Amino acid sequence: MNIIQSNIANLPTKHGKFRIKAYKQDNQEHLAIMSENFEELESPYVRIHSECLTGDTLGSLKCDCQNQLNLALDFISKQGGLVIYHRQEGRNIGLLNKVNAYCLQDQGRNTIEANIELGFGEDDRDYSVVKYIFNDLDIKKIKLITNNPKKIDYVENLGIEIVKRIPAITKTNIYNEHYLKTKKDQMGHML
Ligand SMILES: Nc1nc2c(ncn2[C@@H]2O[C@H](COP(=O)(O)OP(=O)(O)OP(=O)(O)O)[C@@H](O)[C@H]2O)c(=O)[nH]1
Ligand SMILES: [Zn+2]
Repeated sequence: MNIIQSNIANLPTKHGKFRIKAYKQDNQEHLAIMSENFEELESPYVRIHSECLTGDTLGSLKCDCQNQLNLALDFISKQGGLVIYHRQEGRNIGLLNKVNAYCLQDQGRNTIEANIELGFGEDDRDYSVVKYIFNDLDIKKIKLITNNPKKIDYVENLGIEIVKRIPAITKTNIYNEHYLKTKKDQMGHML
């Protein structure tokens, strides 16, 4: 695995003050966003947030991503920890394919059916760079902020101990109700 690392820089945000470090793996550039007290923590709170440009940046109501990201940044700036901004857009099918998946969803497919119809798996994410970041930042034990049981398995399989799970549940709206129901009923999310 060929990964290039940046230096660490300060990043004041409206959620609080953080420090950031970038990791470039092939054509994907990921971020570790650390609270100021990060080095002192034995088991930091961690959110592994998968990129969702439509949600995180544009405020799309079709998913819960932007609310989850805001929740995680607020929580971690207060409690201490790390947000890994994992640039695997659309569960790693990429932005163009996600837009095609959204078009199929406009025609009635659910989030899983749309991915399958386009020739992808329901979730094509790969966590190898996450393992690299945990090693680089010397993290062995965490409190993970997630609703996704598969993410818990992936992280445990990286050799990381999860001492606690913190739910990342946010308010639903009429546009994401069906999506969240599919995540709950068919992908096992603890919603
Ligand atoms: N392919 C595809 N990707 C989507 C869709 N909606 C959201 N995503 C992507 O899904 C990823 C977020 O995954 P989620 O299932 O919301 O949550 P999670 O990361 O598995 O679990 P949590 O830790 O609980 O948030 C982001 O990369 C989004 O871009 C969709 O309908 N199709
Ligand atoms: Zn989203």
